[in-house]
Amino acid sequence: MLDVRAVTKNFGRHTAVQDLSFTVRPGAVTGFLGPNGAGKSTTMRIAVGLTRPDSGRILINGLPYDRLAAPLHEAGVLLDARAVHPRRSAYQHLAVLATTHGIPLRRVDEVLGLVGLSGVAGRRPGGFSLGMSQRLGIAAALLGDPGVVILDEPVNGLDPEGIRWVRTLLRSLAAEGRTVFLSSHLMSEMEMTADRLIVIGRGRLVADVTMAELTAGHQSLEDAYFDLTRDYTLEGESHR
Ligand SMILES: Nc1ncnc2c1ncn2[C@@H]1O[C@H](COP(=O)(O)OP(=O)(O)OP(=O)(O)O)[C@@H](O)[C@H]1O
Repeated sequence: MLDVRAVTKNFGRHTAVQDLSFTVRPGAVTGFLGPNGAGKSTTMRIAVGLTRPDSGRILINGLPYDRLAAPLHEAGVLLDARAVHPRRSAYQHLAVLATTHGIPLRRVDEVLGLVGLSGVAGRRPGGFSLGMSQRLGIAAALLGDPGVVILDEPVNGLDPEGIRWVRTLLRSLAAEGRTVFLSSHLMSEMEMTADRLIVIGRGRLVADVTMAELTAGHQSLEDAYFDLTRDYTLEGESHR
């Protein structure tokens, strides 16, 4: 369970997230939608203690991330797939994470197999394509077999086979009773993956609904999303 409680974050005079509250529940895939700059990444960074909110808090299974006894077991996170040590191999990157968190090294081989990177485990991720980096980031997120999975644009850069693989993976993680929370700008993909949606605009909650509720009366999630967020896009902003 991921509980966002009255979170506000300002960067100087700019408000990135404003009095935002919602709950992401286990056993479902919840999509996080919003136009560029809406505050999605900032919210996810606050959830894992990388950004400090000005007020409010985000709880993972009832506790702030920095108070979790086994953080990688409770929450797995993919925020920036390119943020890896340039001189470590993919295997070493995961092995360092595993050993510093008391996770057995056989789990490194398991997740490398799961994401399809076993054959390139000895290579440095600096030479990886964006899609390969995303797979490595997903491997790192799953390393601790976490109950909560938070992924910021996980299908960005993946090929069609990779996109389908992520969809199947996320659906099965949710079916196992895990909390799955992901952002994406790919509406057709989100429509096939998510059960619930949190939509934000300019840092505020716009909708907290099921997929069926949001798409009712619309041709597609894309249509429903455009209707809902028209006033929150950067283009909409420039016409105000
Ligand atoms: N470290 C920072 N310093 C200053 N401003 C920031 C910082 N991080 C984010 N912002 C600003 O906060 C707002 C929200 O950014 P954020 O990256 O959370 O949005 P987003 O919904 O993830 O956008 P996108 O879909 O483009 O990734 C933006 O206006 C952004 O410029």
